[in-house]
Amino acid sequence: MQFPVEHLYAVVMAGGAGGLMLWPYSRKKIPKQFVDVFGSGTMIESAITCVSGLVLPENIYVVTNVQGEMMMRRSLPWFPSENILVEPVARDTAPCIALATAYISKKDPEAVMITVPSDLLVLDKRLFGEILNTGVAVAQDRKSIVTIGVTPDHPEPEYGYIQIDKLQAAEDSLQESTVPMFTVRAFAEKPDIKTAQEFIDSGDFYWNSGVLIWHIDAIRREFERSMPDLYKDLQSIYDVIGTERERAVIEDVYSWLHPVSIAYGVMENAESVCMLAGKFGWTDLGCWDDVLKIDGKDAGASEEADFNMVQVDTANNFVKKSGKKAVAIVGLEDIIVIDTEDALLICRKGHSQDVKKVVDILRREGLEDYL
Ligand SMILES: Nc1nc2c(ncn2[C@@H]2O[C@H](COP(=O)(O)OP(=O)(O)O[C@H]3O[C@H](CO)[C@@H](O)[C@H](O)[C@@H]3O)[C@@H](O)[C@H]2O)c(=O)[nH]1
Repeated sequence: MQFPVEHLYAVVMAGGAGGLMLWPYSRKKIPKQFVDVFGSGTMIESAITCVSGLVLPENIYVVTNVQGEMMMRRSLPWFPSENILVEPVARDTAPCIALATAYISKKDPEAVMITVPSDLLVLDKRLFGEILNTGVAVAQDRKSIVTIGVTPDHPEPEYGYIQIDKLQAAEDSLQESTVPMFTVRAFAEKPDIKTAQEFIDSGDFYWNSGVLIWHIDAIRREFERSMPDLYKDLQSIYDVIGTERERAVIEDVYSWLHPVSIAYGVMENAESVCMLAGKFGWTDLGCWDDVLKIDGKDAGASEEADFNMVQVDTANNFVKKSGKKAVAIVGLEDIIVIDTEDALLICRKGHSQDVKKVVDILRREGLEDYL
């Protein structure tokens, strides 16, 4: 039976300060989710698009901060302002999901909620939609938490890992769906690189895409069990939604909350978690090397001029530039060049994760204008 669409909700988590590895595009004033890397829209727009085929526009929420709210209103004026939930300060993803849970459970006690990160980029939207639909059915029928796993292709210490229970895979697979489903045995958030390699070698770990699907009862149950203090705060907010005390209570609660991610706070202890898998072309665009995997228009192998960019005796370079400045590259290979009006990044391919060190140095040296 098709899940009734009026009870389906999506929450885009868009209040994180991460993403500085996409410097100089991402800045303190332009967090990653508001960066337009491909010239076809911001990441948050792409995350909203990933769910908008399934979820009614009035049921899509964005949780962000004051700066994010302003950027949403400016860059996505069509997005309903009452669906932007504003956090006074960032306290990581557990409080973000708790806040959304308070609002959505007040509006609809039968809701099933899909939470997605704002830096979600999916290449095969049709397959992703099929996986979400399956996840919604599972979350509704079994009242369990559904995660979406991605087959890892390298040991990535910046991701969470999901260990599946191979023995249960066959009996748990949904008969009516072609999407493979597994029972989750364990979660491991951001292991070191050696452990990540061991996970991959074992063959029963997937990357956590950061997408979660859960029935509102399941989220509340898990918060109450694993984060009882946050559950009480969620309840305090729930009680005042729609009253004149709403903003004051949220400010108050956030003043004492500690930052905790949903992975550490809930998922590592959660009961009854399933994982759906599929090759839907997932990336979180963590660094420029991720971008070039998708937008990898390698520039000129020998000599060429493209508008105001000239390459001589080059191969395999990735160049992104804005503005009118002419850029010339001579005799270089495997280089990433990111040119903006006030900052220029030149980096060897495969090293772009170290851009975070650049950002740290700029911060340490007080070069705030470039952050
Ligand atoms: N509203 C709000 N959103 C937040 C906050 N903190 C983070 N977010 C948003 O939540 C999403 C994920 O947060 P990150 O902090 O970027 O997490 P991560 O390090 O990328 O790790 C997560 O994603 C990986 C895949 O990209 C996962 O592999 C990993 O397990 C985890 O879920 C992003 O869209 C970010 O903007 C917050 O305090 N408030």
